[in-house]
Amino acid sequence: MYLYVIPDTPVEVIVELLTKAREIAASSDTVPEELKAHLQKALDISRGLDDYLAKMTTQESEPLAELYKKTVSHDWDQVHRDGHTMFRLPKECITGHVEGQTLKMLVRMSQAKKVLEIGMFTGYGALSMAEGLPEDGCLVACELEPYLKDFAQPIFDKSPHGKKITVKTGSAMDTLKELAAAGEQFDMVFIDADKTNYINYYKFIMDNNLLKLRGVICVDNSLFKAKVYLKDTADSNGLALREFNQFVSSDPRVEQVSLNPLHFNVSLYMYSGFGKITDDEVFRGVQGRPILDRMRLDGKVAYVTGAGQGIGRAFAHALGEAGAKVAVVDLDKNKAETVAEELSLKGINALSITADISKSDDVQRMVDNIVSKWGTVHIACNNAGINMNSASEETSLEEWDQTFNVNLRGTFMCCQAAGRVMLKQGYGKIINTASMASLIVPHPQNQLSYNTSKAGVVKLTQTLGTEWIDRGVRVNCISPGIVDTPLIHSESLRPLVQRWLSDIPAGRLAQVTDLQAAVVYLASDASDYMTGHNLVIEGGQSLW
Ligand SMILES: C[S@@+](CC[C@H](N)C(=O)[O-])C[C@H]1O[C@@H](n2cnc3c(N)ncnc32)[C@H](O)[C@@H]1O
Repeated sequence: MYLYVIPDTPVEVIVELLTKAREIAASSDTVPEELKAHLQKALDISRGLDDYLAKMTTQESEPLAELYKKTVSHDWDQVHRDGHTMFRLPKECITGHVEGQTLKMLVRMSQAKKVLEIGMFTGYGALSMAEGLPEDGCLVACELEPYLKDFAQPIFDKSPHGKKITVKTGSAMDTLKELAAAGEQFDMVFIDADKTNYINYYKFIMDNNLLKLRGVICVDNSLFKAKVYLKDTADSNGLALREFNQFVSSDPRVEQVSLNPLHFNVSLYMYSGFGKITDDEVFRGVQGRPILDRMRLDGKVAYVTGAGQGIGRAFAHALGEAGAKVAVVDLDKNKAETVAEELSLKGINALSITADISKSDDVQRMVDNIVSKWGTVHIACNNAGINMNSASEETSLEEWDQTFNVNLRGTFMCCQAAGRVMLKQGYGKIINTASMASLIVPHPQNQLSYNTSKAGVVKLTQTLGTEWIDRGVRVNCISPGIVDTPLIHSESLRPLVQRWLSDIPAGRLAQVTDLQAAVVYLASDASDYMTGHNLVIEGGQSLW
């Protein structure tokens, strides 16, 4: 059964006209049966549309259903006669099911956090949009009539989303001025109040930066019974909306779409900022990606050697948190597996590999494993290293060789094995862990082999960084200062901590977390112009 509604949308007007035409045709003997059948078909099609859309749309929540029922069963004429509302408000004012769910989905899709509604009535649209907002989202609803705020509030209070809504009663324009003065900005604005003021609301919002860049304005009933395009339109609302649509469609600041046919007609305008700004990559972000997005590593394959503990573990977590798949490589099988499990628990795609990077076979197996599992390597984090202390005159060749085999020869072998894959694909990021010891001679401990090997890592990085950059492979290194890892808590080193602290302007040792952003930056596209660089993170120690 088709329920009569006051025709508002073009489809509803068509239904009304076709119904009349069919009645006239039915009572006439001269109208051909074929014309009557066509009229009936056209009526079925237009009349069935709104019902069908409603059936195909997600059901409303309990509080929305209650609000709808309470609104349509209320005697609004009496409310007006009693002087509670300035104007006679027809119950058809309400947005209703399909429009409400559409608004809710628009809020979700645009990831809006702050929404402004102009014209709340009994709050159906407000509560629908609030349901689409995140927990910390908020919606400001402007409504002329305090009576309507009191009407809606008890149902807002029943909904878990009602607390996101703040109702401002009084003239919407006054509220807009108040919001602009407070520097408020919204991700989405829904205009659904007095039609003759649409243009004023729109202009005020756009001229006073109430809408965020890429924010969306939705306008209800922008086709107004088709009067915006019918030539014989004489009523003030139709003419006002025609002028409004004309103005917005030629406003270069926004991109616009009209959603029609729908039970309601909504137009959407996205603020593109055109005309006001220098529309370049600084403004828009490189390839439209703002800076933090450009540091994301989604879809990238990374490995970290020495990732079973300390700096390597922190690097593995950081790369994974930024979106990369991470192979956790360590000499110690248990440690590699434990860190890989940690990553998996955080939802990071991880793999553990046991390898001694001072052995060429192990290095090649490590890279082959990763390529066979994930298809390639984009980010190679060559971090494994060892440090032994001895007075130089007593340093054995074994100590020297062992240190160099891991720190320099091992790093070179990793760079070469990963580099071959990267050069082939024309893209790669290699990040070696060097040390502040490449710049200064840390003291009082004696660590000739370590210092020299790490200076070698810097030169290796510089050389590869310049040799491979034109084939898409960037090689950089990070030089940490003294990092608070299990290594320095050994019996022999612990007494030196106080001495070191007096050499560090920052007044503390580095934490592994101090290094995490650097590895993500060097692994990301944001650092593409950086190569052969030694990024020193030592709390200022090398400057004293
Ligand atoms: C079409 S109804 C809004 C329907 C509502 N968005 C919903 O979701 O059901 C229009 C509302 O705008 C309010 N209104 C009209 N003129 C206004 C003004 N100048 N300032 C604030 N509200 C106004 C009316 O009181 C009415 O409640």
